[in-house]
Amino acid sequence: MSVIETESLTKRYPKVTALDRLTVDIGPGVTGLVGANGAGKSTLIKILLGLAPATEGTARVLGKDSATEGGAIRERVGYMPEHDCLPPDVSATEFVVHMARMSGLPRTAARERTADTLRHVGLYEERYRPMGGYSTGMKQRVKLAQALVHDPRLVLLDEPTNGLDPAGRDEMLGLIRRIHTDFGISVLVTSHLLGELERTSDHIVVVDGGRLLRSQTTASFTEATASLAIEVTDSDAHPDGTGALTAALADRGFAVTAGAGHLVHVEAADEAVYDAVRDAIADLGLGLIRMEQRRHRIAEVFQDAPDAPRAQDTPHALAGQEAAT
Ligand SMILES: Nc1ncnc2c1ncn2[C@@H]1O[C@H](COP(=O)(O)OP(=O)(O)OP(=O)(O)O)[C@@H](O)[C@H]1O
Repeated sequence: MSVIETESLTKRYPKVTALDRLTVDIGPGVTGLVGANGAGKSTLIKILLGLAPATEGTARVLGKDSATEGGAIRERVGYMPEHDCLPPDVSATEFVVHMARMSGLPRTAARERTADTLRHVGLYEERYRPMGGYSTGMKQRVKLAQALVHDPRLVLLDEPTNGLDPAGRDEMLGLIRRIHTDFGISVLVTSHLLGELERTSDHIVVVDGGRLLRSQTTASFTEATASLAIEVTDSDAHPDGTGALTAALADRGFAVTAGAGHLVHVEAADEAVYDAVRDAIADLGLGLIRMEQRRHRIAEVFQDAPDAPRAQDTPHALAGQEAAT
């Protein structure tokens, strides 16, 4: 069943087309929505929530039309906005209780759910202090808690790792994963960092300039291009065992590249490659130190793809490793 479905969704602002005929079908689980800054991610979220009208096309969330049933969608969906929007002079507890009450929870239930949710996101004693004194990581956790407090079926998280240091980012990504595994809530999480979503998401949607570039399972991004990493010993006959194996496999018609250290990477299109590696090593009289499957990182898949985002359109961040801005 679709959780989010868009059909030719287009949003034109006077000077820019933020979404350009975007058609995408997203099922349950954790979905990463990846795109460079300005790719249209926040615009999509606002349309899905019924907070901004589309220029053309349709969007359905949990089966409801975002153009006409925004209220019903917001009852069932949690939203974590990108920017800092927390009132500085109230505590996390007061704020999240207020948001729970706004979502229709009775007073006692709102208090109980707030305590549970703040504990879940890792806020303890601090939750009674005014939020103005919180670190970025704590603020992000409160924003996440208010998105979860009314027990939604889906949460839309806009750049939840923004401004976090690497450790904070890892913790946030772990929390996001658990939203689905512990509570069964589906998640759409946006990022301009392709690399960070591959561990967290079941499915990845990539947008560029408001258009859909890719939509597929995270596993299929990486599995289809799995390779073997092999390390061998040298021998008297072959003082450069790595070089000899590379040449022997290339002779047998395999795509071979040099990996880090003395690793040889071979594209593993099918199982025949295992036999070929075994035979090549035996023929050369080398020792096999290790042979392991190596999944490509999504960013590498993109570098090789003919329709990969062009470098000038795509801030280097899309390749995945830089600190969030
Ligand atoms: N209210 C608006 N009025 C005019 N242009 C807008 C408005 N909101 C967004 N845009 C433009 O639409 C494009 C897409 O913006 P959007 O915020 O959806 O991108 P994004 O992928 O979320 O990027 P970011 O991570 O930087 O927020 C950008 O060029 C942006 O400048």
